[in-house]
Amino acid sequence: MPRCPVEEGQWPACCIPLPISTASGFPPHSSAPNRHSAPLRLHSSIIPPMQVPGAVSEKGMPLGIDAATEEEYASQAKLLQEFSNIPIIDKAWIFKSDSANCSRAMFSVGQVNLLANKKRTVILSSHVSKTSKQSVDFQWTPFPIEMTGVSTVVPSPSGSKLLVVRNKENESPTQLEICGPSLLEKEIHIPQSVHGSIYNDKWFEGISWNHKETLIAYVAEEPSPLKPAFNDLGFKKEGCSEKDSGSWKAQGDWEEDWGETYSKKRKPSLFVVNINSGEVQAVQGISKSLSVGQVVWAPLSSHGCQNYLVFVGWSSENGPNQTPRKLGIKYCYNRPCALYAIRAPFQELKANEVPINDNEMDNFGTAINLTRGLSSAFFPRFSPDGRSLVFLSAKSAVDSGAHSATNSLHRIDWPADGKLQSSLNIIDVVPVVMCPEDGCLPGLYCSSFLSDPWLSDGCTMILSSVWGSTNVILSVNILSCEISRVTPNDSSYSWDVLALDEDNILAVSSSPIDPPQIKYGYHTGQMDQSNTWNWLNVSSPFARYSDKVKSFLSSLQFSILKIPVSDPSEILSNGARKPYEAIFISNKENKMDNACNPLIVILHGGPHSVSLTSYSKSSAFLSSLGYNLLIVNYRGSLGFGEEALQSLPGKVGTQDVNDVLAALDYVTGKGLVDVSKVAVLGGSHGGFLSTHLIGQAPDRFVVAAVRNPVCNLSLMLGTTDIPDWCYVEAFGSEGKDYFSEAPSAEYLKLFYNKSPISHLSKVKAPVLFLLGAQDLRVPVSNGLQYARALREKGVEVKVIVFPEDVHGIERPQSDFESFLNIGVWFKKYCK
Ligand SMILES: CC(=O)N[C@@H](C)C(=O)N[C@@H](C)C(=O)O
Repeated sequence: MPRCPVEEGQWPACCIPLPISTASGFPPHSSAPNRHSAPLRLHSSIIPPMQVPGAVSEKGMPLGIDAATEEEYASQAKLLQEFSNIPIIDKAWIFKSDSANCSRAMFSVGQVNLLANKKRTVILSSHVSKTSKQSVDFQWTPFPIEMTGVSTVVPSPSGSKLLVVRNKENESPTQLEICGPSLLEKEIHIPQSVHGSIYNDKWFEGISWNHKETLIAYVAEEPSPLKPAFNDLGFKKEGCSEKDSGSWKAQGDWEEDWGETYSKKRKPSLFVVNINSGEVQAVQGISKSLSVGQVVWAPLSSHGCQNYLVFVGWSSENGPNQTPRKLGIKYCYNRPCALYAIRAPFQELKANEVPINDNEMDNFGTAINLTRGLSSAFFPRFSPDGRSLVFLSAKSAVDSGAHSATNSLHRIDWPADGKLQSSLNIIDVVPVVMCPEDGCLPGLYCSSFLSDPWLSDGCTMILSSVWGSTNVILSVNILSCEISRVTPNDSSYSWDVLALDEDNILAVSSSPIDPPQIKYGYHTGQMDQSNTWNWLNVSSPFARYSDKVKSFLSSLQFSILKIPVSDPSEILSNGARKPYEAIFISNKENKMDNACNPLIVILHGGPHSVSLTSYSKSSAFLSSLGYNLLIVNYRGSLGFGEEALQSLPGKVGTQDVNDVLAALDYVTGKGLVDVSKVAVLGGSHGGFLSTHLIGQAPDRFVVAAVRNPVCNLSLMLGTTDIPDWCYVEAFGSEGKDYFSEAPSAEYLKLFYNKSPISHLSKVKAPVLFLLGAQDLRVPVSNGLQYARALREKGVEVKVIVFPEDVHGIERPQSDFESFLNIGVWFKKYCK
């Protein structure tokens, strides 16, 4: 029997093929894999998908599947590789130049390296000349620079210095490099006894240069605690943190972490490095129960002496909206958090200087909570004049318990004298939108802010936000609270702001059928006039895609469909009765016989997330295989106002299932579907929906593929990092109050009844399972239990477990193997 290929350059996933149409158990030597399991073996009837054509088994027999299937794998793998090669722009920075109308741009571009199973980042630079008001010229440097071993780069505010962070493995010191215009100026090595890796996770992450560019504040893992240690003489009193041949380290107490993707991370803590001396100090005065992130420097006070840091703190203490444990934070904006200010290290208090808070002398030196009364505050940004502190809030998510919801934007007028109090007035700039008027802002849904989001008037912020099924760029005047759409009203593409070039915008735009294109936007009228931005295409430095990909994509079309709610009952809020959306991708050419392509219904997870019209490698790949795609943003998705979003918790497994079926009816009614060839694909909550659909509507789907699906809430409850999610989605907002780590048998039954597993007996469709063995969100047991139960009743099942993958299954080879198998699985049952 062949072994799972695990050598370099091969594919590490373990396939656990479940014999087709058989009631027998797993092959005796295959087991639910985890990282401790012995190498898994493959059942002889199913061949590892990644076997290169021509490879042979231990017995000298061709390792394959039948020749036709092998051919299918080979041709789809080739196509998927073409799609995987398309580079993706990750970030960009613009630097002022000495010459007028010129600037310099630096782009961080990501590309997968399948063979090395790594994401590769390169830096590309460009000279930008605004040749006239209507044209811009980007002169690219001839070659990209690969950022091997670099975790992140952060330019200083003036653009004259660049911080390069290298987090090292194996307990080695973290390395900071400070680069000047043409050379490395300083290298600082920070041992693990000071702190661990610097966070670069896009959430706790925060790296901020001070105004003088002499200090950098940042978030890093706190140092490892001393562990109890033993030696020949017994207990070693001083403990042990380093390797010591004469003693051994015990485990010590287990500490709660922030769950999915954070299981190996120590608490995020705040540090400041002096780049001249190389000295690093931990910021004192922050409660041990706070995890910190997103630090920025506050403006200097009017007398120019005190320097404060403003940061976000997430408490792990019991409190309002809070359990006495840390719950998973990835994708969960409902964790309470607040903005805090603390005096920065490396400064002496001068004789005439007043402490941080006149009224709270005792508190001098401890962090002040600036946003008491608001359950959530994050992404702090100071306006250029230092008078306003602007931040986003996910209070709707925290207060309702939904893991993500409509955001609001707020402002605090920052005291010019630097005298801070925790009772600062919080002004609403953009409130939560409950039920948007047609064509109007549906509310804010932002996943990041630029580090410098300001236009030259100093009060207009540029940001990206979800608007229905698209991502748009908005301008927000934080003083007048006016908000306008910067990207074209009639564009169904998705846009993201990359950087500002004074009052011009560097952005990226894409669609399901158009890979990302760099855009340069300039304003044509007064700032207060909406929709007066013009957009220029920027020449791309890299071949955007091969001729093959180009020709596939140019044969496709897409549209955003408005799907009417099928049961607009009076008891629903107004927002929940409004149409929701689906993205439909199809071939431009009608087939000769007017037959439709097979259809894949694609369902996002969350459930409070959204499928956007931005380019997606996997959707483009599936479309190019000859499928139409129906990507449904069922009610509960982000981007449609708070009432529509909040209509779902308490009704998962019914309202969302009906929305998907209604969307399918809608396209079927328009003659766009061959009803005998419908597949369904979803991950996580999208997998919950997919497995519900094949159980509740077994005649409508001929095949399914699911990635880390939620199949049994009563099993998930005791194993996931977000048991609160199960309560809120199953029972609505009040589910928060029923939350318990020890659910009663009665609750377990209710959870079971709301789960796909309760409809299992009706399932007919063959199901492909793609599972991450390290997933803490929807642990592998959920998918495996359901797969085994299906197999028990004779339904065709195939399971691939990725031993090193977490919930996202994003490691390049795992992602590749997942989508290749989805392509081949669907082809087998749906062509
Ligand atoms: C909040 C959350 O993680 N929910 C999961 C059940 C889920 O659906 N996750 C989404 C974000 C996903 O797409 O993985």
